[in-house]
Parts: sequence; structure tokens; C-alpha cells
Amino acid sequence: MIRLAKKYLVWWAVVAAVLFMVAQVSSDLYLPTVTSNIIDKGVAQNNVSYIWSQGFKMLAVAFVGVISAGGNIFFAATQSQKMGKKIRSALYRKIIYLADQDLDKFGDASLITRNTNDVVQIQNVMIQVLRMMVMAPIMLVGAMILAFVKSPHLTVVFLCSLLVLAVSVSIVMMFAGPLFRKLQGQTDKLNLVFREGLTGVRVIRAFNRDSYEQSRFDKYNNKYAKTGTKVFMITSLMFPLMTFILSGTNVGIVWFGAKMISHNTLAVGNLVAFMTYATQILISFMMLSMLFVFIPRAQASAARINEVLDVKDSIVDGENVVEPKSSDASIEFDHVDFKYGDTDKLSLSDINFKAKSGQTVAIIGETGSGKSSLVNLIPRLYDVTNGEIKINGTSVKDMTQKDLHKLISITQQKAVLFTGTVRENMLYGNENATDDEIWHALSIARADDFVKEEGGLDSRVEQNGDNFSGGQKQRLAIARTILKNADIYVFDDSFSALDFKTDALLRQALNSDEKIQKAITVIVAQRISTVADADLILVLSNGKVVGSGNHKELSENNPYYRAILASQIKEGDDQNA
Ligand SMILES: Nc1ncnc2c1ncn2[C@@H]1O[C@H](COP(=O)(O)OP(=O)(O)OP(=O)(O)O)[C@@H](O)[C@H]1O
Repeated sequence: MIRLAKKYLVWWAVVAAVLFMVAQVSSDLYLPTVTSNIIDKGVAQNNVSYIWSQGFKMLAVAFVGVISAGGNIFFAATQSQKMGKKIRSALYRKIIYLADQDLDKFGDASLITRNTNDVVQIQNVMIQVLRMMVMAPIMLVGAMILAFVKSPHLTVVFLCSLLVLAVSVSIVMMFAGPLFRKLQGQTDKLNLVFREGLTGVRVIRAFNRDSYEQSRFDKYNNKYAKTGTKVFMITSLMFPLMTFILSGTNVGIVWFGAKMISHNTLAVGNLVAFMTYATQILISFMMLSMLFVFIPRAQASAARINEVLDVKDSIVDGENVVEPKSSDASIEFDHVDFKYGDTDKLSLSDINFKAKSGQTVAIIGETGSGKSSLVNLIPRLYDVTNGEIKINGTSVKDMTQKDLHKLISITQQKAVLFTGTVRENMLYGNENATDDEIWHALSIARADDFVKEEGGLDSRVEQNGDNFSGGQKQRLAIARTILKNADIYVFDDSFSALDFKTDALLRQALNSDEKIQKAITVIVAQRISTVADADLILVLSNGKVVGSGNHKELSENNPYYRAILASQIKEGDDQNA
């Protein structure tokens, strides 16, 4: 947490918070002495003018206390909130730029908890640190010295109380500390199940698994509630315990103090002041103990945040990057092997192919054969395990990721749309595009008709594009891809959600577009009809290329391609029957 504080707190604002707190504590410590003076020198000696002058002094000191408290609260609150804001922003920036394989290590739910709940823990503790952590030690030491000056004998009473309090607080902390850490882990689990339930709500209903999912959620919810209850009960016990010890201390002070007054060894005013100091001492001690309960919890949160911030991006720009050539588009896979993270199995092995400007490469193969893995290597979403990928003659590792991404426009298998308008979503592809260019891209993607029906480019896109059908979402994503000026257009199974007729019309429009004609198009598909026109078709099976050529060559010679063809002709017959 110290590391985060050093990085995200502004030093002069922290100094200002400390100075204001010192002023507030000084005023709090001085007030009992003024009270004692009023009683002993004013009331006892019937000196009205002294009472008035000390009364005004008291008000002035109290006023300084209020102003100082205000100053401290202002700096403590703004600094802790700003620190939270900066951490959230840093986490988001990190997450946005991290490679998929690095993000996979944390999981979405945990990243969301870290960016919300964990940051709030740190924020809350930071405001306490900037207030109590400064106030408590000064108040504790100051009040102890002043109490000792008022009466060294009575000091023994609160020293005993302090000992009792220390033992009680240690016991509470011993139980509460581990529980706080447990609670944080359980928050992660709860968010994970909740998120899975939310994203899979339709599947849950369709499979009648509502009660199963409900009981799974309840299991984690119960665990969380149980730990939360324990934590709350234990920490809440601190307050009545403290009131009890405080009352005991006051009884002790009054008991011994009264005896000392009767023996004329203590003035009444000093007894009153002493009682106030004793209360201040015990409260300061209590504050410090509470902080030591909360700090480990925030410490656990800080560790979870640092874990994300410290992740080394496994895909970084090389040191000797060059600017990619933008003349003739080309793509080359040279003996490429690829496996995910620490897995042993290669998802792709020995992939070789070349394509140049104006060509279409299609990739076909059974589920899990490695089609998406292959196309994800082109924009370097993952790095190859062996071999090399060259775009326009330059290795993807020898150009910056920014330059590389400028050359490629991709539609992922799962269409992703952002909340906003259709226009805003389209401009993701090309922020300078005119309305005419957007409509042109929409018409190639066969999306213009339904966008017009919805109300044009300003029509709303709800969260996840949920106000559009699966096929409509795909078409909007395809239009966004087309709108970008790129050398390589990649469509990862983007036509699967379209009916045969729309699929055919879309590809026809795509092939006749001037911009696309000059580029390389890479299409991943399941249907032979989608890939039949391609210049080069790669047939994948188990991560290996088991056939390559055009439709005519493959349908004559390749058993894998012929098997896919046969199954789809049979499927077509079945559908026609
Ligand atoms: N993030 C990942 N981590 C580990 N293994 C993965 C990951 N994504 C895919 N795989 C594995 O890699 C192999 C190829 O998956 P890939 O998604 O590339 O296949 P695909 O041909 O695109 O399948 P589909 O047609 O179902 O989309 C599969 O065995 C899969 O289990």
C-alpha cells in the first residue's frame, strides 16, 4: 500500500493534511487545561472576569480546532478519492493494453472486483490514515504527558486500563484480521458466480437450471454472509468493550481523585481535565487499534491491485522496430507453431502459406481445429511459439503493435458492439469516415436496411448490442471492419450467423468493392459455400493444415475437404427434403 500511496498521493497535500491535524489535536489537548483553569482559578475563587476571559479563549481554541479539522478532512478526502481515481485509471489502462494470455490469468470477475471493491478498501483506509493515523499518536503522547503533569499518581489508573484495552484489542485483531482477508477472496467468488449467471441467463433458463444456479449462488452468498457477520460482530464488539473500559477508568479516576481532593493533593479542575485526557488517551489507542485491523485488509487489496499493475505484458514492441511497408499487401506464415500459455499441446503446428494483395484466403475445418487461433496470430493478439509471420514483408514482431493494427481490420467470432449510437460504433473502424462512407460500408454488410428502419445512424445500440439480433450484430461488426482502411481484412466466422442468401449477397458486394479488391481478405468459415470462391483454401484439422488449394483442386483431391463437402451436400438435401 505504501507503494501505491507514494505513487498516487500528492506530497504537499499530505503535508497540509498532517499540519491541519496537528493544529486540531493541539486545540483538543489544550481545551481540558482551559476547563481546569476555569474551575480552579475562576469558579473556586469566584473570579468572574477570569471565567469570561478563559471562556473566550476556550471558544477561540475550539474554533481553531473546527477550522483545522475542516482543512484536514478536505485534504484527506480529496487525496484518498483522487488516489482511488488514479488507481482505477491505471488498472483500466493496464487491462486495455494487456495481451489476452495475460488477462486470462486473472479472469474477468476478479479484475472487476480489483477495480471496484479493492480500490474502495484502499480509499477508505487512506482517508482514515490521513486522519486517525496522524491524530491518534499525537493525541496519545500529548494527552499522556499532560495527564502526567496534572497528576502523576492518577496516571497509574489509566495505565492499567490501557493494558486491559491492549489485551482486548489484540484478541479482537487476532480473529478479525484473517477474516477480513477471507472476505476479500469470497467477494471474488461471489462476483464470478454472479457474472456467470448474468451472462448465461438464457442458457440457465433454457436448460431449466434456475434452481441449480440459484443454489450455487446461495452457497457462495451464504459463505460471504457468514464471514461478514463474524467480522461485523467482532469489530462491533470493540465499541461496547471500549465504553466499558472507559467507564471503569473514569470510576477509578473519580474514586482515587476524590480521595486526593479530600487530602488537598489534587484540585477539582485538574481531576476534570485528567478525566478528559484519560478519555482522549483511550480513544486514541482505540483508533490506532482499529487502523491496525483495517490496514491488513487494505494491504490485501493493495497486493491484489499491484499484482495486476506489475504484470509484464507478454506481447511488447521490439527494440528495433521498423515502419511497415504500405505498398503491396502480403501475408506469410512461415513454419508457424502455436500453443496457449503453459499448455503442452500445440494448437497450431507447422502452418505455411502466402497471400498477396487482391487474394482471398479461406480457412475451414472442424470445431476446435485452430481456425480462430490462426487468425488471432495475424494482429499479434498472441505470439507464435515457433516460426514467423510476415505482413507486407516485415515480421509482425519487427513493427509496433500500433502500426500492425493499422494494417489489419478484423471482425471477431463473437460480434462486439459498444453502448452508444450506430454511428459511434462505426467510427471505431475509421474516426474520420463521412456518413456516406458509413452507409456504403453498411450496404456492403447488408446492414443498411435494418439501420434505416431503426432510425438511421443515430439509432441507439444498447449494452452488448442487445437490441439487435445475432445476425444484425454480425453485420454491423462486418460494416465496421470494412469501414477501416486496411491492407488485410479478417472475418473470423463472421458469416455464420447470416442466412445463406445474405451470406452470398454480402460476399458478392465485398468482392466488388474497390478497397477490398486491393487488399487481402482472410475468411474463417464452416460452410463450403462461403469459402468456394477463395483463391486459397486451408483445411485445418487438429491444428495442422491437411489440405490447401482452391475449391476445384480440393474437391477433386482432398479427402478432408471432400468429407466436409459431402456432409454439407447431405445436410442441404436433408434441409430441402
Ligand atoms: N484461450 C485458450 N486457452 C487455451 N486453449 C485454447 C484457448 N482458446 C482455444 N484453445 C484451444 O485451442 C484449440 C483451437 O481452438 P480455436 O478456437 O482456434 O478453434 P476453432 O477452429 O476456431 O474452433 P471453432 O470453430 O469452434 O471456433 C482448441 O483445442 C481449444 O481448446
